[in-house]
Amino acid sequence: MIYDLVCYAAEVSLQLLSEPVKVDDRGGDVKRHTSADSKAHVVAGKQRSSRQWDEIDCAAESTRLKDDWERLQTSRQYADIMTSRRSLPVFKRKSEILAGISCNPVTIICGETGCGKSTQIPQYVLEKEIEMGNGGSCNIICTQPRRISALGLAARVAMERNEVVGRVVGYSVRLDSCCSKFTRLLFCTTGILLRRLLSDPELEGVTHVIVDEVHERTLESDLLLLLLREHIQRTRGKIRVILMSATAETSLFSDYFQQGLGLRPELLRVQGFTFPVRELHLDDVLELTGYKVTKNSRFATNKKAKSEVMTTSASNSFDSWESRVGENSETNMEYSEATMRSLDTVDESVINYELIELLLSTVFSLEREVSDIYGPLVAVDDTSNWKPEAGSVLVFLPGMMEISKLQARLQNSKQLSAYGVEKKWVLALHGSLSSEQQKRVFVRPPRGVRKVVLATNVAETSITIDDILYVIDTGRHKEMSYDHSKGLSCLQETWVSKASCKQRAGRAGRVQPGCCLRLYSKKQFKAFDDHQLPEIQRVSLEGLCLKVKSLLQSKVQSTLSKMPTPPDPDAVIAAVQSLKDINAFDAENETLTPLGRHLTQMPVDARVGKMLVFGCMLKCLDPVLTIAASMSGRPVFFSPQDNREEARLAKLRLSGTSKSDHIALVAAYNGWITARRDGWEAEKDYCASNFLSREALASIEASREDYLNVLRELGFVPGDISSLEASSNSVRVIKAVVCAGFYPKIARVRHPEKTYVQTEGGTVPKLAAAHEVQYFTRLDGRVFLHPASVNFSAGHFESPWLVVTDMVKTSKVYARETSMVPAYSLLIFGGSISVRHERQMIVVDGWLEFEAPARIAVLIKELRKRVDALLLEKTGNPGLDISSSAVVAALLRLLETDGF
Ligand SMILES: Nc1ncnc2c1ncn2[C@@H]1O[C@H](COP(=O)(O)OP(=O)(O)OP(=O)(O)O)[C@@H](O)[C@H]1O
Repeated sequence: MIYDLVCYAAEVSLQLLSEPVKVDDRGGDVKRHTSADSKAHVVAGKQRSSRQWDEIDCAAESTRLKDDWERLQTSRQYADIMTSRRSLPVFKRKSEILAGISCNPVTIICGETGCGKSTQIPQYVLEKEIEMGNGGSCNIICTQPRRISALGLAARVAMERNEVVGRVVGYSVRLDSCCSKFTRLLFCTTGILLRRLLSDPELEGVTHVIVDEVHERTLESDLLLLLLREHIQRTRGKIRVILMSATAETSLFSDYFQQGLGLRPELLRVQGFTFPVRELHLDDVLELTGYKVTKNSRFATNKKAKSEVMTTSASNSFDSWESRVGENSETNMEYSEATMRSLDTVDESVINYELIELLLSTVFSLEREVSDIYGPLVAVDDTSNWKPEAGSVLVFLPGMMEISKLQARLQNSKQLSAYGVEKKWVLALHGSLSSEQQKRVFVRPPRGVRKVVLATNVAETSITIDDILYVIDTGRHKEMSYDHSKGLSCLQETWVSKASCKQRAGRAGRVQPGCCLRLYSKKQFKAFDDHQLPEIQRVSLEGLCLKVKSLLQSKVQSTLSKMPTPPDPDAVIAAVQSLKDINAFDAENETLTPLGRHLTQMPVDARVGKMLVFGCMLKCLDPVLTIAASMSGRPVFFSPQDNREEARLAKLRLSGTSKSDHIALVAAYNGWITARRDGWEAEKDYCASNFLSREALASIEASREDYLNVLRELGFVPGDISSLEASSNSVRVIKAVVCAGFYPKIARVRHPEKTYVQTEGGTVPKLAAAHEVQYFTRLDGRVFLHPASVNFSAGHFESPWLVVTDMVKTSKVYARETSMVPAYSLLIFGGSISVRHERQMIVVDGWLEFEAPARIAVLIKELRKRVDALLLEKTGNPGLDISSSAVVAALLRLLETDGF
């Protein structure tokens, strides 16, 4: 059979070779991240390049800055600001801090939330330089892990200095900067400084680098530490480095610099300060709102039944609630029976939008009930004379999709209107918004308008939105993590750490007392990790290598070995090889390929990212999004002990004749979307009869949205997604795309020797039993199909190749998610091809063997060259419209008619 197929390939390839490849070149309209833009922002980060340096007269500038500063300090409008600056804990340590910085190349300042680290320490350094007459020549860079912090801090510090942003104080973030040749203190993202270090390793003109939130241990901040340590070694401490951390765990940083430089950094600790923030948990929230979760609710851990959400008006009364709930109650004794039952039943990990809506309504109405602007939830400090005009709310949600969903719900909320909230601003805050859009959250609403900010964890640290009175914390976030059992890294929604909870609550107590309403119980909170793991220990090594390469372009192994917590060198070698295998690194010189460059921008495993790119190219994006999204979530199919066989048959039914777990999943998801249109009952019945987890399907829906947004941002997806759906119903093409992403994760099927049975009609081959079929992979040798795979019970495979996307090792190696793939998937998307003339055989990567004459190998090689060139072209210019490409047309035809 393969011979016939290859002959067909010959025909197609010959056709291709005779017709030059036509690629429609209309799609040059990639709107975002143009190279001109990126260049602009890198230059912005380098606001004091030598050329610009010449443009100012340093001595005259120093004098001017000193005069301005002296004038400001005696001005009336500065008096209030000075009083509030002096009230911050860090002020008491000002002289010690400045002395430490001037005497040591590296200073570590460990200060708790709200002590004034981010706004004050950079200013102290600036003011001291100005007072010493060095204002014109100083150049302070303060890095922030997130854009919004850099924007907010620049605005606040400029305001405290009674200046506009962009003169002495500026910022520079991705695609946006506001600074000038007069800028002496620049707030920028860590990524911006890393990029500057690439083009200007000496950091010409820079006098101080302040690395804020260093405890977050992002890969970028760890890399920055490495480069700064090397800079200090090389220049013998030409610049002063100040590390600022919100946790007391500083020995790692201290040791790291001591090992590299032979001197111990100066360490200073500062107490924190926030106004009192009352912390309530789900226990209290249920009691306060009267919200009940019954066994049949969609928010119950028991997924079988229907939603029934009830509220009781009586429980909305503050008196009835307050009398039962102790402020810091540790036991459940004070809660009503209904609340206790709900706590027993609720699945706390599911985002409950109706509870959030009800909670907001309740909070706002409680304020009115007691006619106190703080409302009863906020611990009023009698000595405080600060009165907010209107308390705004900050809601922490895991991602963009959850934000959009809640935003739509609140904007059209009849409940909020019924509770008297007619006018409201419901603002989104996440990393994909432009700086302009992000900045809107700082604006105070007019009187009578309530502001609700819906944010991801970008709002967790370093920012002060000064009218926030309430924080509602879902306790969920999305983070890249490595799933050891699947060998994949993925963006996963998980619980945050206790440290994050503290930071989130702290956003309410910055300028006034506040209240944090947590949508997780006290019991759940106790189970949280203390801190999030450093990024270097959370993501796969492949992801790490890609990122290091994209940031520094240096040899990955040598860079990683010098990091604060270096990974195992052998594992790094394997990761680099694997990136070469999937064509993300160039095989010869380990540089990033265009595909690799895109993969660094995707919050997914490299293989999943590659699969998504091919999904766009081969026009089956919708199902591929579903498959990709499922890889980061909990299992969709469940198999209860009592109904195991029924569940197996249901999954088999969904897979049709595809012999593919991936196709079964796509069918399950599409069926769920359809069933949902007929209401909750239909949705519930569909999930129950197919043994599907509704939560897992909902999380796929959310992740699909995230991935689609990323692909849009990278330019792979045009405004109208329908142009990428022509092959979305082609099972073979979808499976080929999975193979393109996951090659070389392939298992070879070995059927048993053919035997024959005598029937009335003559002798016929006997069908093999499933247990007689064997499977082999290149790395693990013999592997076994997991009973959860639809292929577990298959006795015969038309194509003897399975792509495996989930492999688990227990006593044996089990392939859990598999798809039988067309031979052409391997010939086109597999590794290097060689020809065994004597045996008329094509061999891929030295082990996948296909019977075919040598000339076919030549043609396949040619076709692959075209595909590779097209991939290169497409990844180099994702907006390129390849819909009329002859290569894609030939490829699709070949894959669709693979002969089974
Ligand atoms: N935009 C602002 N409006 C009003 N007050 C502000 C603003 N920014 C900062 N402050 C005040 O300054 C205090 C210190 O803020 P700063 O950002 O310097 O703290 P921090 O020590 O860096 O804390 P964190 O690590 O939590 O960000 C805040 O708690 C708040 O009282």
